[in-house]
Amino acid sequence: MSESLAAKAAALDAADELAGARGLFALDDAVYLDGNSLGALPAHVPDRIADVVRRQWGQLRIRSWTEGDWWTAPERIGDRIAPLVGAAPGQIVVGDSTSVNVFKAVVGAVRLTADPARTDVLVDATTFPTDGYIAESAARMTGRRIVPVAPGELAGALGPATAAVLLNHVDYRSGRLHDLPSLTAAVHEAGALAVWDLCHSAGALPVGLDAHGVDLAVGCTYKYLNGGPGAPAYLYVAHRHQAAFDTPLPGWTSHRDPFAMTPGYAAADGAVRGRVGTPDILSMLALEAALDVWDGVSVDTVRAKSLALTDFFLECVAAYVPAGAVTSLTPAAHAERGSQVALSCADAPRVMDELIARGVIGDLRRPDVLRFGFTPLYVGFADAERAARVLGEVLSEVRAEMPAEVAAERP
Ligand SMILES: Cc1ncc(COP(=O)(O)O)c(C=O)c1O
Ligand SMILES: Nc1c(O)cccc1C(=O)C[C@H](N)C(=O)O
Repeated sequence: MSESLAAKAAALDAADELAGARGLFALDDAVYLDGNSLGALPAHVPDRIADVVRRQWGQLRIRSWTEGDWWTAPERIGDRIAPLVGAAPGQIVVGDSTSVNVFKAVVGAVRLTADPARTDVLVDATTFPTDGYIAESAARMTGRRIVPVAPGELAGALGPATAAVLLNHVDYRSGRLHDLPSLTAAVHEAGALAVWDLCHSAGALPVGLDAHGVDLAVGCTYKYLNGGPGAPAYLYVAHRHQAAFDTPLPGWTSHRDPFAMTPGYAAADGAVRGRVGTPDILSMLALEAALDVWDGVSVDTVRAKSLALTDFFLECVAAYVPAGAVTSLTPAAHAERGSQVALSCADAPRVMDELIARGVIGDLRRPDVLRFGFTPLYVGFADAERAARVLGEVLSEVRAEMPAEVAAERP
């Protein structure tokens, strides 16, 4: 271990104003760098869920829909997420998966543009696959076509035929942060609507949905928002679009008067229009409880720590990992970096298995990407130092077993 890096980690941890938040989570001795896939469990959630199951469901039963405020949970919890992504209240509704919300948002965006000459839906060519699959179907159903575009080439691809653009704020594989303000402005300049997927940015960095005039957005809650496995996702529809938002999934809970149970559909006003069916209360109330860890926490502080953590991790990787053994896919520039570091290397599946066996939990994206997610609420600088040190040990061992010519030619 390098004394100087370990000492630096200790000093950074001592000065970390978020250090106390780690105690809010159920964690063990492992270094958990997979919060960009599944956030850790906030320690108070099990008791809250036990109350939901035992008292609200077990004793109050049907009365919980009203007395327990179950019915309004989707929009109430949406308003808890809103400040974390820079949205005023009344624009976010929680429910369904991200995939389903991508469908609502893309079809909704095309219907909002309502111009048959706008034939194209542009989609981030590097997107997490579900967004691409769903957008393709949404385009087909609305008589549009999909045009895959790398976010860096978006400006040249926009034009009078563009109806809507679906982009990821942070790339799931590389950790690259895309410039939401300027890309949204470019989309608007072309007369189209911008739909953003915030899965890898919400809870890790400021998003500024309202400030940057985003039209629609979706995101999951099981990563940096720590809502739990399969926690419901959310849909943002900007106030100015809500009256005309024509959801492709007009389920009864988005009706103006659901309990009138009329055959004709009349859409509710506001964010509620994004609802579909009965909310999944157990997951939803686990998420609501999990959001308590954000009380008094500023997203700007989280962002500052996230950048310091990823900077420090990269510094430790440079010091501990044999030269040429890894290549960072994550931009060095802060303005282009999310909250994860992605490193490509030879024998990546084996390297990640070894890291996990030694208590450093990241994940693998085939064929050769090691992903390390940094959740500032519970990851510290000593964690970053240990992760890089163990990575260096593993890579030294793996490379020692490789034929010399393979080790030399493979990054
Ligand atoms: C960018 C992005 N979009 C969507 C998803 C997943 O969507 P869903 O919640 O529907 O599984 C993920 C991760 O699983 C993701 O990283
Ligand atoms: N949602 C996931 C799941 O149900 C199982 C395993 C992983 C996931 C993920 O979230 C993957 C993640 N979106 C990614 O960035 O690759």
